[in-house]
Amino acid sequence: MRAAEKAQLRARALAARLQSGGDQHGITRNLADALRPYAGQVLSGYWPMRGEADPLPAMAAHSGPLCLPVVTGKAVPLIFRAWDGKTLEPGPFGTSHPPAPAPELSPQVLIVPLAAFDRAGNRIGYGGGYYDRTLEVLRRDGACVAIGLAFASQEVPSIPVEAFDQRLDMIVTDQDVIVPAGD
Ligand SMILES: Nc1nc2c(c(=O)[nH]1)N(C=O)[C@@H](CNc1ccc(C(=O)N[C@@H](CCC(=O)O)C(=O)O)cc1)CN2
Ligand SMILES: Nc1ncnc2c1ncn2[C@@H]1O[C@H](COP(=O)(O)OP(=O)(O)OP(=O)(O)O)[C@@H](O)[C@H]1O
Repeated sequence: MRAAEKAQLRARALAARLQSGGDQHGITRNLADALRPYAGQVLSGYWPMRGEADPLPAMAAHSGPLCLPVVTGKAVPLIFRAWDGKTLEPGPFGTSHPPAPAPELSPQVLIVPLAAFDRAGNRIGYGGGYYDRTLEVLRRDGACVAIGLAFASQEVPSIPVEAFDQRLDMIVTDQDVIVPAGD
């Protein structure tokens, strides 16, 4: 069963990430390079937790509006609030997000946190399906670019794909920028 296989991959990848991490300078350098062509566009990032690769320095170097994801409930797409680079309040599952007065934005470029990924652009997150639901809606409404961010150590040979899975357009690691071959 794919969900069980994914759960096992997720648990292993999260444990490995906490244990070994990676080269944060490489993350910042490669992510800043990957974002350069998108100067001026609305960029969503994330507030890192649990040993995730840290997108904040590269976000700070982006010349354009920034936003962060907000979890507003179970099994619903994320919303995104404009972020001034400072103001945060605690959200569910250990997340942090901009408080309500910040306007809602629709990101054109998303930095997507990963538990594990493969070279074809398939990903596993924490299992809430939040980014799958969110990318489905954003892609239905128009073009957006999903950039997965992870340490190279989070790569696995192959992730089982389910019907609702949304693929990444690019994966940035501390070692590499990976552009999956289209199909
Ligand atoms: N830094 C960061 N922010 C993010 C995400 C992320 O992966 N990383 N998200 C990416 O989607 C969204 C938050 N989604 C999350 C969904 C579940 C869990 C989580 O801890 N789940 C529990 C199980 C919870 C349950 O089912 O009761 C767990 O993994 O132990 C965390 C974040 C939005 N913000
Ligand atoms: N577009 C969707 N519509 C309805 N349900 C969905 C959709 N996308 C994902 N789901 C549900 O979300 C659950 C989690 O999916 P999955 O294991 O792929 O999560 P994940 O990709 O690790 O999580 P995340 O996207 O939050 O990082 C699945 O049980 C699936 O049924």
